[in-house]
Amino acid sequence: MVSLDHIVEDAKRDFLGAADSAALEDAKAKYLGKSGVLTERLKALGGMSPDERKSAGAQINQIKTQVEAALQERRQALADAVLLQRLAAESIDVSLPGRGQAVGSLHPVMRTWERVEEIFRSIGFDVADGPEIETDWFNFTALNSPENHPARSMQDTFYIDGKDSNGKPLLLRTHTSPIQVRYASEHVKKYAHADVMPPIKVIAPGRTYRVDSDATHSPMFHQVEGLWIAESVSFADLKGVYTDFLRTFFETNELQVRFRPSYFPFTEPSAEIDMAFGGGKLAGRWLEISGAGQVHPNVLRNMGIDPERYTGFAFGSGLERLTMLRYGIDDLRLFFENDLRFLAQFP
Ligand SMILES: CNC(=O)COc1cccc(Nc2cc(Cl)ccn2)c1
Repeated sequence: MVSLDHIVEDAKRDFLGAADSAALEDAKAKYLGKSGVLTERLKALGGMSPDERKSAGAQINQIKTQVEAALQERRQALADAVLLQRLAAESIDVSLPGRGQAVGSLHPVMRTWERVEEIFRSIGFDVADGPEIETDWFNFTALNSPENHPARSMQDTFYIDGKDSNGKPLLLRTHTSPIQVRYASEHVKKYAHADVMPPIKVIAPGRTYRVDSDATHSPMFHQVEGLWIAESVSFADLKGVYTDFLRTFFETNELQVRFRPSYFPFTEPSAEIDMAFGGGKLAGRWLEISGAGQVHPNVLRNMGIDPERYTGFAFGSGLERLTMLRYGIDDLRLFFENDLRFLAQFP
């Protein structure tokens, strides 16, 4: 049997020598475990006389209490060490300068999109949306585009697999006019019972797709079209509304606007709209910005509208074009490359 005299200091030395809680548990077992030194002593009590057992038992328990106290002390010391180590590892120096949180911002084309919506909403236009996968009817036929119109060719239009409910081809819309045809057709149905159909005043911004890709053309781009149909909406109304829109959008009244005769299947008469910054003789270069015209009677009929009673104008403009002119951007591809050096200039 190991002499009782040194058990406490042996235990203290073993506990202090335990580098972690697992080693400490091993050291504990040596003294307090089932076959530990002190457990053996307690078992030996059984073979003693009552008087011997009383004094030996008291002595052993006194030693056991000291050993357990030493064990607990070491446990706490190890736990403190672990906590200190974690605090050191996970501590954050709050005096360090902040890294800052970069915030995102709207893409410049989306800024234009929102600005155009805001301007036209302010003069009572509704804003409509519609499917990007369109039918031949809404994208071409309803817009008075003849079956053999070059815009229908695969060179210009993305056709996709599958047919619409009439077995006609499906395609990616090449402009946002189909949104307006859908909107107008629904409007006519909604007010079929009314003596006079309320005006149709709507813009249709959205993505459009054409088979084209070079420095000035992207296969996907954005357009906004406008439509105002009522009992007497004239070409003069078009000139007034569109000139005011451009001056508001570009935030200058020193903006000259001119309407050049042109041709589109869906308008008659048709016009290309040019603008020039600067007033009067200061006018700079004429820049083509949009197309427009009085809605063709066939298109009105295709919407279910009587061209003898109602007339109206329509216009269409590219949102990239408006954006490039507004911010002086000269390369269309910058809009699609997601180069943060470019995008960060539009916070
Ligand atoms: C960039 N845009 C262009 O070159 C030409 O856009 C234009 C020109 C004239 C009219 C229209 N839209 C239109 C819509 C309906 Cl529902 C009826 C008649 N016309 C779009």
